[in-house]
Amino acid sequence: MSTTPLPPRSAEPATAPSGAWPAPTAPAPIRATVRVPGSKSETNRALVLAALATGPSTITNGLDARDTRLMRDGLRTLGVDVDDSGDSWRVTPPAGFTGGGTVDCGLAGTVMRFLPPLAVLADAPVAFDGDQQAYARPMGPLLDGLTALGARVSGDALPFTVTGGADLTGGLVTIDASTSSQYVSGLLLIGARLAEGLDLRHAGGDLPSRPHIAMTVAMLRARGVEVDDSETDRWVVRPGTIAPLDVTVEPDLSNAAPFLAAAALTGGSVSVPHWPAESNQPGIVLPHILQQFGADITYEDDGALTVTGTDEIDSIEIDLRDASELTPVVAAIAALAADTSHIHGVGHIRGHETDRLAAIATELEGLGVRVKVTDDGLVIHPRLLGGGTWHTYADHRMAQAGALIGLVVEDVVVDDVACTDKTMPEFVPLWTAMLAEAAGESAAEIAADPDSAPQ
Ligand SMILES: O=C(O)C1=C[C@@H](OP(=O)(O)O)[C@@H](O)[C@H](O)C1
Ligand SMILES: C=C(OP(=O)(O)O)C(=O)O
Repeated sequence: MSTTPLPPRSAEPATAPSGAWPAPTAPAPIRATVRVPGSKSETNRALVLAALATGPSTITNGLDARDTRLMRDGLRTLGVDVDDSGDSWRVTPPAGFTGGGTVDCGLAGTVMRFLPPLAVLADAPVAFDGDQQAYARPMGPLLDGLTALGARVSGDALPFTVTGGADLTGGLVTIDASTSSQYVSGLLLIGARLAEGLDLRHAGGDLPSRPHIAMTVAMLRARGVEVDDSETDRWVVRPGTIAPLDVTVEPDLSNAAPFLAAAALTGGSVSVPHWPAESNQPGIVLPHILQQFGADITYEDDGALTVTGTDEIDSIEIDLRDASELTPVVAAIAALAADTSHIHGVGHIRGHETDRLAAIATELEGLGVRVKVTDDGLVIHPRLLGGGTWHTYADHRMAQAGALIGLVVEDVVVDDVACTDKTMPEFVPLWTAMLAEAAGESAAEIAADPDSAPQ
């Protein structure tokens, strides 16, 4: 196996082609090693925590993508110095956050849920706006939480303005976080900076994406913050300082999903180097999920994970509440399985980048699959699939799902693959290089041949 390298960080960022993209079919079983860029979730937490710390921090292997660019720019609006000109980024916190500006959240959940809490600490009102599509994403419980802390908030969804104040003491805040774990993470990030700390409780339906909350807690603790999460749905953060910390971000395991799934679907073999032995990223369960679909899993001595496809794609019954961002890719594999699959626990992804349950059902049905949307998930009945346009709804993971189906179904056209820029601008170059390896060409040959490049 050869290695598909990432473009060097100092080069112009990779960009996906704009417009309709005919998803390439696999010329042979995929065999490749794919290095995936840094985790979105870890990068944006590392940036926010560095901004809240008592001194400068360095972030290595930070993800350079739209969501993290918006976070860096949002922090700059609040007066944080972010030097991202080199391979590692240097973040220097200001003496106090400066208000008066507008933060563009794009479509990034981590920006729209993590930066309003920081705005509470600013010296003047901060406005928040984003993509029009982001106006539909739920914000109410987070903004209620900020109001409970004593902030003034105009509006209950984007766009809105947050006005903090010197008299924010913190203490008990109860919210219903059943529509997003990010409200909890956002409030916890500032807990130590409140005079009385924070006693945050969740009261409502089941909480999604708990590993992402565990990630927040672990990253706070690594910076010396005391967090007690021993009681279910309650987090107590003691007041104190947040220490600066130099960190190296893990590879984004959720963005590894379509590449590993490519091995499972084509009977090939894909390795991802530096697969962590343990992680708070929900993608750590991918090997287990792909195994349920029938793939073989090997943890290599050098730290890589290898997924090898077998003769069969089995149907699965799975609760993805803890790893809901994997749903589009899991649904794409399920559409190609031998029998009916059931996905549960993901009702809240109606509020992700788009209504993902509706988007997945509509697009799979457009290719011939029968799909039932349930209260909390999907029932997927595979059929013989045909080609057609795969709409992404500006959702990077919908684009990944379309590319995956296009590997084994002729004439699938992804309407806007450029939306992969949200968390992985390298998606198309890496995908193309992976296919080039399968065809026995080197990635360099593919890049040098304009006829082979994606349209
Ligand atoms: O905190 C985070 O980094 C994230 C939390 C999850 O959000 P939800 O709890 O809204 O699903 C996840 O789906 C999203 O991709 C990233
Ligand atoms: C739900 C996702 O993103 P966001 O951080 O915008 O919520 C995702 O990346 O799948």
